[in-house]
Amino acid sequence: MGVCTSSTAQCLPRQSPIDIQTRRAKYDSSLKPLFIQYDPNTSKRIINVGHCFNVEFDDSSDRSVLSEGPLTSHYRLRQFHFHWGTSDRDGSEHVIDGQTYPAELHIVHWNSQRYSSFEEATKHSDGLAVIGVLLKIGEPNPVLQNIIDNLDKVKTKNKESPFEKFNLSNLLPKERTYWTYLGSLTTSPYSECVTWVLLQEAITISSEQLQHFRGLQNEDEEFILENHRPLQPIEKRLVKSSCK
Ligand SMILES: NS(=O)(=O)c1ccc(NCc2ccco2)cc1
Ligand SMILES: [Zn+2]
Repeated sequence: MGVCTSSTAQCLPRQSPIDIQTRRAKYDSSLKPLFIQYDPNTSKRIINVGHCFNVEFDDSSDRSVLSEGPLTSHYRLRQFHFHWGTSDRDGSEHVIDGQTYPAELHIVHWNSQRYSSFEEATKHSDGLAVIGVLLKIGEPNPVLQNIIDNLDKVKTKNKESPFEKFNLSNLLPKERTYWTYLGSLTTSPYSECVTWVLLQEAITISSEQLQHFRGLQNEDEEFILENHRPLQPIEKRLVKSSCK
């Protein structure tokens, strides 16, 4: 075994978000349909975490899980949150063929088959699976309204409020075809532990509904007007598609 030299294969960064260039995505017939099972009884609370709000779930057992698709383990639902922008012109983190969307939903799961906790899972390359759903401006979304009606209870950082019996499945689009690639957390600590699963169908939100997200305040009691990370280099990564 020779010594490592600069020409020795280095591992390239795998940061998120990226621009999904759909014509370069490769259909992979080995990709399975997603298996998504969310028990409404696992939803617990909504909390303002300073740069966004999280809806958190009881992840003490495998009652709400994501498996199949590109995954080789089952992943336990932990929380979901959104990213948005100062105006409806941008706000999503992932971009599709250069097109930005006004917001993006992230549903965060951790590999409970291999690791003992969310924090431990974030230290491993196959630790997390995050479903990304793009939001487009359209008809008011009654399922999102249920969340928005609770934002006034979590106006400032660290405020939390019970949020029970929420059926997260109702927030997902009908079509579950997806793009998938290996990436990272899009906020600190930017750990390279995420298998991203981006649904190809967007859900709607009205402009008025989206404005409520911008009414949340951070630790300095300033409005959280935007919280989306800039695009990161794709390097040598391939994006796979579950459909032709
Ligand atoms: N935007 S996201 O879906 O990539 C995402 C999801 C989860 C965290 N969690 C941050 C964290 C806390 C402890 C270790 O790590 C950060 C970012
Ligand atoms: Zn996110």
